[in-house]
Amino acid sequence: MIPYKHEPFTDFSLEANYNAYVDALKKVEGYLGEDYPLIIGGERITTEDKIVSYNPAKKTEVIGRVSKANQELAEQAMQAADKTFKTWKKVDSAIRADVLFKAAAIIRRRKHEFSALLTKEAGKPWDEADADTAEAIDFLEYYGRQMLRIKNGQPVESRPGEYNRYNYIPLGVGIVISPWNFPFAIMAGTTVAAIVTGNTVLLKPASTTPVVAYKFIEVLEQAGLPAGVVNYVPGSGAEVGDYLVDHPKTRFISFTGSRDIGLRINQRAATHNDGQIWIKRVIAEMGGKDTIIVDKEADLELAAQSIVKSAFGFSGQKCSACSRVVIVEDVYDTVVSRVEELTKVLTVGDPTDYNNYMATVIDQAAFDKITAYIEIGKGEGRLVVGGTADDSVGYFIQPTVFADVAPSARIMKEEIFGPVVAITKAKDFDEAIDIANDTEYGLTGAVITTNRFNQEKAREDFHVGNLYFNRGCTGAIVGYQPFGGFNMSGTDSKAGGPDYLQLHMQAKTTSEML
Ligand SMILES: NC(=O)c1ccc[n+]([C@@H]2O[C@H](COP(=O)([O-])OP(=O)(O)OC[C@H]3O[C@@H](n4cnc5c(N)ncnc54)[C@H](O)[C@@H]3O)[C@@H](O)[C@H]2O)c1
Ligand SMILES: N[C@@H](CCC=O)C(=O)O
Repeated sequence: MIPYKHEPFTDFSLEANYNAYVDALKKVEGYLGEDYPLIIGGERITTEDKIVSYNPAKKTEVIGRVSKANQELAEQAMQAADKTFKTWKKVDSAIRADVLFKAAAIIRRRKHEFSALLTKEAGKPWDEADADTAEAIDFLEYYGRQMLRIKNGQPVESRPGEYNRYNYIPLGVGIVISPWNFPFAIMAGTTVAAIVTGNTVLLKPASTTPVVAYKFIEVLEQAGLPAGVVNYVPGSGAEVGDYLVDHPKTRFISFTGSRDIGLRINQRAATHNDGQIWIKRVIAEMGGKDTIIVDKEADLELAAQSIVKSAFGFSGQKCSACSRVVIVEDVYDTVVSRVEELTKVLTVGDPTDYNNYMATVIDQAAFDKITAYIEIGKGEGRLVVGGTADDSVGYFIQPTVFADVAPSARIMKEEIFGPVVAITKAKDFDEAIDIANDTEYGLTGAVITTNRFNQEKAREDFHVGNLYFNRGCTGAIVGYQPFGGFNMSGTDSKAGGPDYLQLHMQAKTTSEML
């Protein structure tokens, strides 16, 4: 087994890579508009009722028409997953890990095709789509290896005449509920963490990006995953989501998405229902309001570059995105004006064109919400750049910067989840930390400083799950920067980290007298 190393990103300045992506886009365009069934116990089930997935950059273009589960089908999927658990939990964990390694190899061979599908279905520019696919591969390679590492449990002490063991066993049926913003990496990572540990899964992908999830299940099948281990049940959150969260046979829920839905799931999962013999476990990774702090002793060009990249990569639709900036007053004007220059030259347009840095937001609801926040921002700060939007063809919003915003303003406090960043001034570094911490979230943060004392202060006092120094606050790599946040950002599960798989297992102690 070669040691884990993260999947390299593609250099599209090389002609061969560029051409390969163009070909992949053509391939994906060749299968747009197809129908996709549910997969329950390995059986393909087609329903009349469909979720239609559209291209957010060309809103009349249909990516796929996906069968939609109702409660009856969700129940059927639960029965299939429950039955399959009895056999899957007994499969050697090394064999389960092999399925992940094989799936990674298949995806690596079809890497640009998957990324091109993300470009079309989620509106991801090439580099962002490539990073999403690379992260999906990383999760497969990393969790496969992690399972091999923990498959025999952990060492414990034994007294003379005694043989003690400490092993991990699976939990049962898990409900995996994934978001649209990392429709491949997070969907795949949360699914395979659950199955490599011996559980079976009902996967409910986000309704805006169900096609990439279907393609992933096909890969798992090709990699040898038995029928019924992962059941593909796209459906309405309110109908199917609530039903499955409430179900007495649900053993755990692995959710990634917004704060409000995460809290709803947590609350419902805590309720004991008839026939339920366990306390459901909830992994909930939720929103963020992530801050970059710029100290007065800092590389100011690096600061401006980091802010712009973290705020506008994938149109700011990352839980890790920089949506607030706190700059120490001595360097405030210099950094704001450089952020303005860098933002003004960003290109916005169809993501199939490699020259566009930014594309759309995901759908009409997101467009309406973000543009409403831009209007709020106009009353709360000074509009430096952007502020306009156009949804005639796709959901395009210009990268938008507000300066001179009060720390208490709504655009400094609430998750906007779009290409909007609010900047405020602090009198010194201590105040900058206080402002950064003054949010209910605690996901990512970055500090740009050359002052070692201040860096160490932030390491201790800046209360976020992922803290970065002298770089942006997005782009955690599986196995390198385990990812998850504090407070209302969730349960700090640290996806892509050494403790993640254990969240899907329970430890069993056995003690034998010799
Ligand atoms: N912390 C992280 O690791 C992380 C990663 C990615 C995204 N996010 C967050 O996700 C949000 C964006 O994603 P989104 O818009 O898809 O979030 P969302 O909460 O609207 O939806 C997430 C998933 O929950 C489902 N859902 C909706 N209602 C449900 C219900 N009642 N029961 C069960 N499931 C239900 C949705 O269909 C979707 O599959 C942002 O807040 C972002 O910060 C967090
Ligand atoms: N893990 C990603 C963010 C995932 C949430 O949207 C990052 O580190 O940027």
